[in-house]
Amino acid sequence: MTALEYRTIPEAQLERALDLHYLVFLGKNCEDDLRKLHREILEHCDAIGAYEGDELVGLLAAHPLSLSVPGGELPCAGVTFVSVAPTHRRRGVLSGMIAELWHRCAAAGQPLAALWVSETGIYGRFGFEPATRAYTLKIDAERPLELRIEPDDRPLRLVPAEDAPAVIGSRHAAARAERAGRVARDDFWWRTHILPEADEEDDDLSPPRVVTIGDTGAEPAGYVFYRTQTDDEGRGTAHVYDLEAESPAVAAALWRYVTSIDLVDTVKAWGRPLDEPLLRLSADRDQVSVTQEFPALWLRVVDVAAALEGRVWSAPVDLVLEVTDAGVPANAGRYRLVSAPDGDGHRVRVTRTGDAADLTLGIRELAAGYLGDIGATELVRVGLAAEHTPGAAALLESAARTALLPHTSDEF
Ligand SMILES: CC(=O)SCCNC(=O)CCNC(=O)[C@H](O)C(C)(C)COP(=O)(O)OP(=O)(O)OC[C@H]1O[C@@H](n2cnc3c(N)ncnc32)[C@H](O)[C@@H]1OP(=O)(O)O
Repeated sequence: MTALEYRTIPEAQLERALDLHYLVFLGKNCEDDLRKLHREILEHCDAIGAYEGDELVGLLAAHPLSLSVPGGELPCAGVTFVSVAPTHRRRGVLSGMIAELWHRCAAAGQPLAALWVSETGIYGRFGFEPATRAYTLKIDAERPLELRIEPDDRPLRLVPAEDAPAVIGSRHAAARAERAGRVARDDFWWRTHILPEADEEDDDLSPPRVVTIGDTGAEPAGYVFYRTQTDDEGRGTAHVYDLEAESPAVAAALWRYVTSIDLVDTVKAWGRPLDEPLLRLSADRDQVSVTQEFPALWLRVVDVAAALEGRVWSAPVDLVLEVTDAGVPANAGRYRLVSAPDGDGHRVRVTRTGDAADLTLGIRELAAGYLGDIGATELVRVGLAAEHTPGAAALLESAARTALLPHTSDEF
């Protein structure tokens, strides 16, 4: 077998890369708007190709993302389009592309990588672990939504999708600053990932509908983005993908709106945070049910020291953390974290140390807790981390905690 080489796919070969992607994902070779959209997305990515001679046998693309982390944001490689030719499976092509990605992350100063999985069994071995989780909600909209608080009564306004980024971008940015795990959305991202005319997975869905709430001429106090669908019997469903509000009353008004649309019997809200306020605000819990909990964003800490120093911590911390990492051996070792107050929180200075560790955990477990989702005491309790100094896990957990749970709904 000819040795594999990993190199950037030149622009002239991006159509070949798309053909490989459609082959692998068992699709027809789209020749339409969807192919154009995929091509545009690929052009914005760093596209790594695995070549056997001149033959392209593997593709891995990475978006240059900015991901919100507690108290700030960090550069993050958003991995997508992962495809290996069916003739070259299980020969280490993906492993080779991932190793190439780690080199590129180091060169580009990206301490984090993230992805959404196609199958949950693939990416743990490369150090990825779910760092945000989400709910799918189902709301019975055949009757008025019963709420425990009074909804905000400011006017609602339908916004054309093409105008939406300019109108709701600032509200999204404010919401993003409150929760870790969220991707910065520029015009390209809004158009290609959030509000494309057609839904890639379901032809039956309407174009995106965006509704804002707030005083005329003022920045919106909230928005909801949804698509609708009618079944053969004429029953309508509204699928909510994004709803952000500056207050519970605004959220209540938007949920009330979307459940009151004529001909809509059911509202399905995908990818809601686990601390979704509606679950507390609804007066009849039979009307709003959680139908699914799923791992959303899978995170990989590519540079441990930069990631630990790049977020804000909620409590003082001074301990030695031992991290194991077979995939990026440069990460493995002991780190002393010493915090100093910074604004409302604390920043840590991280140095390598030979001192005994207070806590040992793997790179996957670091990803699971990094954005504030899983606490270190749970990792110790289930045997995925080892506490050497009593109280070390509780200390790390209280420092890593965030006011709101991390949340991601930007699928890429
Ligand atoms: C972020 C995204 O883009 S998600 C999309 C992922 N892509 C797909 O699902 C498309 C269809 N599948 C493929 O293209 C390929 O089979 C891939 C990309 C999943 C794997 O590529 P390969 O080149 O075969 O992987 P590679 O040979 O490097 O395998 C590395 C390890 O992962 C394991 N592995 C590979 N695929 C899978 C899988 N689907 N489930 C579980 N383990 C897997 C291999 O057994 C191997 O394990 P080992 O190191 O213990 O021997």
